[in-house]
Amino acid sequence: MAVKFPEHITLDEAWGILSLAFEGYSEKFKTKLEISAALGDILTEDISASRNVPHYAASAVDGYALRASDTAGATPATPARLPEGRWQWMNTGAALPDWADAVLMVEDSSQEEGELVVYRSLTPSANVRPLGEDVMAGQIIAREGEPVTPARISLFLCAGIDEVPVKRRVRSLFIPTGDEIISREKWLAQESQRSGTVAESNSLFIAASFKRWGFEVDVAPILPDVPQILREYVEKGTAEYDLVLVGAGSAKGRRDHTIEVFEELGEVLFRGVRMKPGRPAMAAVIAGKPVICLPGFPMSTAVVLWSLVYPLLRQFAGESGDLRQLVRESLGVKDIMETRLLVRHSSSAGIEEWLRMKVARVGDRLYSWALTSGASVLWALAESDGIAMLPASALECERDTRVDVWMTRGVDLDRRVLFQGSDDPAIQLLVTPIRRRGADFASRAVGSMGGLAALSRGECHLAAAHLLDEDTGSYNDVFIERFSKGQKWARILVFYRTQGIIVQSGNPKGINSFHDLCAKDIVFSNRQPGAGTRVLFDHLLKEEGVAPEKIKGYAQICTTHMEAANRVYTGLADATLGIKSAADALGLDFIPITEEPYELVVPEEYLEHPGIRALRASLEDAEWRRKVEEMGGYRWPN
Ligand SMILES: Nc1nc2c(c(=O)[nH]1)N[C@H]1C(S)=C(S)[C@@H](COP(=O)(O)OP(=O)(O)OC[C@H]3O[C@@H](n4cnc5c(N)ncnc54)[C@H](O)[C@@H]3O)O[C@H]1N2
Ligand code: MOO
Repeated sequence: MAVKFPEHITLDEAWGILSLAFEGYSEKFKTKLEISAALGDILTEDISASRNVPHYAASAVDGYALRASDTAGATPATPARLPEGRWQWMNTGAALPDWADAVLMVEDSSQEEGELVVYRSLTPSANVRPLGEDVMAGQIIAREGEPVTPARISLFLCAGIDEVPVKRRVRSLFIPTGDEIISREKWLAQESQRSGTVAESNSLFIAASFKRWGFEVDVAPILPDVPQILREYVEKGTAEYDLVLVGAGSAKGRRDHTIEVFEELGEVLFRGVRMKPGRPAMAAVIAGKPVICLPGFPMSTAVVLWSLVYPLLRQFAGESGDLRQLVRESLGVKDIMETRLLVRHSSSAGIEEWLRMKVARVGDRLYSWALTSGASVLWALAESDGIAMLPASALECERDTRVDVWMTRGVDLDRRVLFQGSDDPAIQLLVTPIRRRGADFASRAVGSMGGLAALSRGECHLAAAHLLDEDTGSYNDVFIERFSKGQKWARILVFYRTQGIIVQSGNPKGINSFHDLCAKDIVFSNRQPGAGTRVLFDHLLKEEGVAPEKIKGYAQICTTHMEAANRVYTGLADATLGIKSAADALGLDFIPITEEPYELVVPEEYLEHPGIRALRASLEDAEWRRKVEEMGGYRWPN
């Protein structure tokens, strides 16, 4: 079968095809606009004034037109006296009479018996705005490539210009599609809480991105997955707009019709780009206009927007440049940081991968790590410090692999502490008080054991642990001794917290002990090995003589208290072991089991780090303490 269009090409190939198809398209945007309507547009020619501004010699003050020579030697003590006929009253802006060459400010004069008494001597042209002082006729007052600004609009009028040649704004349309997609209003009114509905959030991202780039985009109504309707909108869109973006319908689902509509109405340029997210991106020429399909997931939409849509908009503006440079521009990249991966990352062979990164410096090592990589995860994009593009050749990126992070926000690395260890909602609440004290806090929930191990490898500034030693019944001592290998680590006991069994509200399955977890109809949600809560759970099971293999869901692992509690909340599990605050946050029932100390561990060398100092001060913060007390399940040490 003959290949109709290129498929699964690289991003550079896709951009090559797209930019070639619309080469010279920028000419279409050249037009003449009335000066106010052209605000923000780019001038396509130099503009010359057609008049002098002012077009006559004008008084710059309220006072008297006169000849400067008549004021020679005048001072308050020795004023000059001018008879009538040698001076004339002037308002500011009035035209100077031919015979006069200066204007005396009214404050520097008085009148006595028809004479003007002059207390100041003037030089010729004093207080006079000469002809063309502002702008001379024929002078270039704005140049090709410059934007039309408020100052230029008023200048143009004064200089006698009513219309200017500009590149008019690109008219773009985004068409969201999908039977499951619901409008902002319906979403917020919770009209539809049925599972399977998704808020139409992509148009907000697209419109905000366009605005940030200085462009505009119209948004069509949400279309159902009906090819006939999409066809109508694409036809209308390409008739009225310069660029049409179609949301979703790019993959292989039964309701994905975008490709057939593109094929019917025009010429498909490519389908599928070897990158992730954004893989099913495609583009077509329909009625001579570019039509780009943005795969539906938010991050997939974002990636295609940055890597194909923005560069195309720049090309429309008559600009060109290296694709990666344009992508960085679209992201608003401020800086590129050479970092080392803190955690290994498995990438797909032959596919360029976009990662949302966090960065931190520990000692002299600049680390970065990828946040959740799912294409549907918006939080990771909002939370990230920057973007890394792993090349297609990257496969298993081990810890310490060099990765360039394109920083999309400024981060003061000297004041950011990196926390790794046991997760706790109260610790997450410390970020704001720490920031109010001028420092910053980045965290990774890796469990108590993971945190101490990271600390011993020099991969964080502080860890948190609540690790029970089964032999001695003591917390943390043995583990800190083992991991610190003789380094001096300070310990800060933050609070005691209550651990217990978290069950659904009203405890419908009557769970009251660990033995109850073995019942057939009970699904448990566990924590990862190395988490303090997991160590505690395994210890308690042993103590109670409950075999782990009897518990359904024992192998189902969550990495935070909130994640585990959320599985109970949504009914995916009936119980988990966790802290009271997690149960309270979701209105779940809680059966208290034991109380444990929660300690922060900081190598002494970091005690004076600005971030650690802010953290220690924040532990005394009254507002934070009140919030922790409100959460419940915490007790302050005496
Ligand atoms: N069998 C295959 N399935 C999928 C493939 C594939 O190659 N073979 N590719 C996957 C990839 S990768 C992506 S990306 C998605 C692309 O999906 P579509 O472009 O077809 O979009 P939908 O399936 O309609 O939606 C995906 C997802 O995004 C949500 N969405 C859609 N529009 C919006 C919007 N305006 N605002 C917010 N969210 C939106 C939608 O509800 C879905 O959750 O396909 C994979 N599948
Ligand atoms: O390639 Mo898709 O855009 O990962 O989710």
